Amino acid sequence: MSRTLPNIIITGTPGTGKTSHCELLAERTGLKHISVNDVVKDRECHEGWDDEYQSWIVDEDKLLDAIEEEVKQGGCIIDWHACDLFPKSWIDLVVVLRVDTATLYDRLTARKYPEVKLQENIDSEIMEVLLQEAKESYNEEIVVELQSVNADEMESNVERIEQWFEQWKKNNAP
Ligand SMILES: Nc1ncnc2c1ncn2[C@@H]1O[C@H](COP(=O)(O)OP(=O)(O)OP(=O)(O)O)[C@@H](O)[C@H]1O
Repeated sequence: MSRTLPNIIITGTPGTGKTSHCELLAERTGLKHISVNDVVKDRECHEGWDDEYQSWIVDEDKLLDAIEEEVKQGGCIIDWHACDLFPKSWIDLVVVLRVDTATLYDRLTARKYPEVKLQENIDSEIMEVLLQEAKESYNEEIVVELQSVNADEMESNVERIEQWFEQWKKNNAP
């Protein structure tokens, strides 16, 4: 693989802090934040709108086609609540953000999530669905689970990823 910059996935149940982490990390490293939500919407990688869930029904093939060229060049942070669709060869680090149930409940309630979506996401966090998906889809040594309950944790998570990024660049210098 000839990337000179790595690709990172930041994943986790909705509300765990993916976007907040990605924005801070992008600002500090210059890596490009790819918000899959925005790609799905702006480049119409979907099969319509799901009223019950209040979200787009994602067309994964279209989504992969839309980001492939950019991601293959390296230097991207992918922000999405799923990770198993991205080819293993694209990805160098998978960060799975985690929060406790009470915190997640408060964050999703503040966003006025529909009841069915709220409950499903809380169940998903309790069952560690995203963590399992990440471990099953990538080599376990590139999967990192990080807590994201407060600002201090976010700060130390971002610092840790920055350190990993610097080391990756040294290890992969031409
Ligand atoms: N570590 C943290 N400490 C305090 N607040 C946080 C933290 N992470 C996220 N939040 C807050 O939680 C809310 C959800 O965060 P964010 O939008 O980053 O989550 P997300 O995982 O990207 O959600 P979605 O998948 O729905 O886009 C925001 O109000 C954000 O400010």
